[in-house]
Amino acid sequence: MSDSSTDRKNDAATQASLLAQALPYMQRYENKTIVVKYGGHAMGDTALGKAFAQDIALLKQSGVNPIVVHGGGPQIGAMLSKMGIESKFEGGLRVTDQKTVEIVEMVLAGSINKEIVALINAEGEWAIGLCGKDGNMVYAEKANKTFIDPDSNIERVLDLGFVGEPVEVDRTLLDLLAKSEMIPVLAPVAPGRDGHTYNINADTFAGAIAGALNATRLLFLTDVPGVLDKDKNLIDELTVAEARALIKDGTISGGMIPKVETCIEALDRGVEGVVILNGKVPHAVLLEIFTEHGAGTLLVP
Ligand SMILES: Nc1ncnc2c1ncn2[C@@H]1O[C@H](COP(=O)(O)OP(=O)(O)O)[C@@H](O)[C@H]1O
Ligand SMILES: CC(=O)N[C@@H](CCC(=O)OP(=O)(O)O)C(=O)O
Repeated sequence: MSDSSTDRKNDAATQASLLAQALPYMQRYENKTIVVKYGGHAMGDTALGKAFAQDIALLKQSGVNPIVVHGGGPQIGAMLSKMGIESKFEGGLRVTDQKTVEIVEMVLAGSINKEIVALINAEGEWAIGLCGKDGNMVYAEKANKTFIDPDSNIERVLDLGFVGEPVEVDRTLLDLLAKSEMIPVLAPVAPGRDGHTYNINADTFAGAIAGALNATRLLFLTDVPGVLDKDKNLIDELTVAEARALIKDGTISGGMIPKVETCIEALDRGVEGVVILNGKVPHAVLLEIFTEHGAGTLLVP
């Protein structure tokens, strides 16, 4: 037998073994809800986008109920800068005035949402793009974040404008979709009972959806391998107490703060597995859900 024919046989054996390995995971997650948060930093590469859409399609075909919640922070930033508006963040959240919230809604619920829907549909599925406004799915209230003023050591309230926190999640529409062929793709924009539109951090939105649906897994796809320590090494497993300490000492900063805070809340609400992983690895979702080769940082109580 030639070397190349032996190689092909070995490759096929490896692939068959991987497929066989997936079976118990497929059985474990049948009819279970898996919320996948697709971060703006993980988007943008055509091949990676296609691999992501294939993973979501395969989950649905395997009897899982996947729900995609997407971000788009860098894409909002690019649009704001085109319009001459500077992006400002406090504690990982975008300070959002009236003009900004209009652009946020346009970019998130408009272009990005439909791009992801189109990618999944190109894989032969039935994705449907929605935001918190659809079907009374999510209502928000103005976020009420506080910080310790380093000068006076007094706790102060941060006014982030039209940044919202999800306070009501109605699962009626998502339950209907779970029983159908449809895959929901959700943009983190929601109305308030006060009639305003609110910009919600996509991690926070994903956590609220996962909590309301009693999701089995919540995955955060970002642009780093997971939570990194001070020396930039990956932390495989992080307890809630350790995570809080890393936020306090500044090791976890910026956009990683709402991610980790959402993980902590999701664990509190009973979501079983909460993982932050690198969305720049092709098929990161399939590897995490259907194989032993899960990577990233697992948050544990
Ligand atoms: N300790 C940390 N470990 C990993 N990433 C961190 C840490 N602290 C801050 N970050 C930053 O958080 C970013 C991920 O959050 P974010 O920019 O909001 O991404 P996404 O768009 O995927 O939600 C990383 O790219 C990194 O710059
Ligand atoms: C309040 C707030 O910060 N909202 C975010 C919403 C998008 C988001 O969260 O996108 P990523 O997941 O790509 O970071 C923003 O305006 O950037």
